Amino acid sequence: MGTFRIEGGHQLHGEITPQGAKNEALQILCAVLLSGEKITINNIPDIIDVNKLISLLEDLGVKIQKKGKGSYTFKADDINLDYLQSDQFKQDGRGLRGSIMLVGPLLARFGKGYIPKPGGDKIGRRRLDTHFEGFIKLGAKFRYNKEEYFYGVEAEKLKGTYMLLDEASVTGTANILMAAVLAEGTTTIYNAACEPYLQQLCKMLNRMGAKISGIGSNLLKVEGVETLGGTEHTMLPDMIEIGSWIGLAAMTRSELTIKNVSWDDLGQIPNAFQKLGIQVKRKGDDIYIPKHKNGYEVQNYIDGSILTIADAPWPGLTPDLLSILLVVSIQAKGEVVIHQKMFESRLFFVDKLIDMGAKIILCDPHRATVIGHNFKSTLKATTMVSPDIRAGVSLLIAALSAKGISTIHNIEQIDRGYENIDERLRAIGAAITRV
Ligand SMILES: CC(=O)N[C@H]1[C@@H](OP(=O)(O)OP(=O)(O)OC[C@H]2O[C@@H](n3ccc(=O)[nH]c3=O)[C@H](O)[C@@H]2O)O[C@H](CO)[C@@H](O)[C@@H]1O
Ligand SMILES: C=C(OP(=O)(O)O)C(=O)O
Repeated sequence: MGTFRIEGGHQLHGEITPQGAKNEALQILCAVLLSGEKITINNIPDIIDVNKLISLLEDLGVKIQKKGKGSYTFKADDINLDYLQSDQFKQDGRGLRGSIMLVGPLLARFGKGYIPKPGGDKIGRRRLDTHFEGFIKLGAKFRYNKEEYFYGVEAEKLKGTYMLLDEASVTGTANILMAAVLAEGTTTIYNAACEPYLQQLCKMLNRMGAKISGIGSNLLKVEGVETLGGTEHTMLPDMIEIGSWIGLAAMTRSELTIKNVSWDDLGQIPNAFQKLGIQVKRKGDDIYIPKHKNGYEVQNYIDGSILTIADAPWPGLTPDLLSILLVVSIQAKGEVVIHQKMFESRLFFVDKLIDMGAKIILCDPHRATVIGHNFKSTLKATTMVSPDIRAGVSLLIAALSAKGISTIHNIEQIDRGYENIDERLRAIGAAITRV
């Protein structure tokens, strides 16, 4: 179990460039299985989850060549389907959430897709019904081995159909879409997730020869094609990292420029921080956060009622930033309710923040009320364990703003989504070491 040692209280300054997007990379990498031709992918983040998926692809027989930092070519022209039944796959496949998206492409191209119950953050129930209901609608037979938690779908030929997803699942939509592109006839997916990463996947698939329309909406139409070809694709910057750096700058009262953020793909993110009174300024395609010398003040609603920050499927606010928005609220002037609607176990980390001196009431597993300190009181350093990726970074931000030396254990949780975070934070003046 790795540990960070953090000396809080230093102001940060300078520029930070976001890595390629983790959750986009997980979709895009699975899509390489849809073609036997060469696919080049750029801006792949060097993080645990993505590297695990790349090694799963390699074990499946995909030929992979590294071209440079974050750039690889993939060629899936000789896939070893026996690997899917191996004990090694049953072990390695559960190492991350994104591996679930291997199923759709495998089913579409080879007629069978298997996966052990995937891993990822333990942040509440993470069911897979939407994925498998979609495959069944396309004509696949579904099996589930309860003892081994092993899922399987098989079909000789998938057939396009209309489907209304029971929820706008992100990985579910990507998975079903990747199956539908090679199905016979037209598939309509309503209540599809439509976030920028999915839009990126759609655009990549169209470049490979797929016929997807409705991109960016929750109604996708897919005309099936026989085969797909090669392409080149570049990942967007990671919007959750961008949000993390906005929170970090505000909480440590630092002046920071976040480079090349792809503003137009950030949706509600700048607005959510602005509602807390944080100045998020657009400079070309960068975000500039000035030093908040006089703090930041929560904006109430027009009727004067207390601000609620809640998640919702895109174009709503991503649930992955609520932990960070909660931490930043600790030093705001005013009160705010953080409502995590999607996941039921993502707010329990607030007990650590309370230990550090934050004024937070956990109302129930989904809602926390934060009463801001307005920098009149500084958090105290402590020892903590990172429970999930975003809570981990939120605790890291709290530690960087606190007085004294904190330690965070189980930092593998942070490393699975943030590339080389300690070195990048040291470059902007943070006192953080990996021990
Ligand atoms: C690898 C990856 O891409 N992971 C992301 C993906 O996970 P993932 O695709 O696994 O998450 P889903 O979108 O399937 O669902 C997330 C959770 O929200 C619930 N739900 C979902 C949709 C909805 O309309 N209403 C609702 O309540 C689901 O029951 C589930 O509990 O999307 C999540 C939601 O943005 C993000 O937190 C994860 O970081
Ligand atoms: C929940 C997350 O990731 P995963 O779906 O991979 O667990 C996340 O990125 O915040």
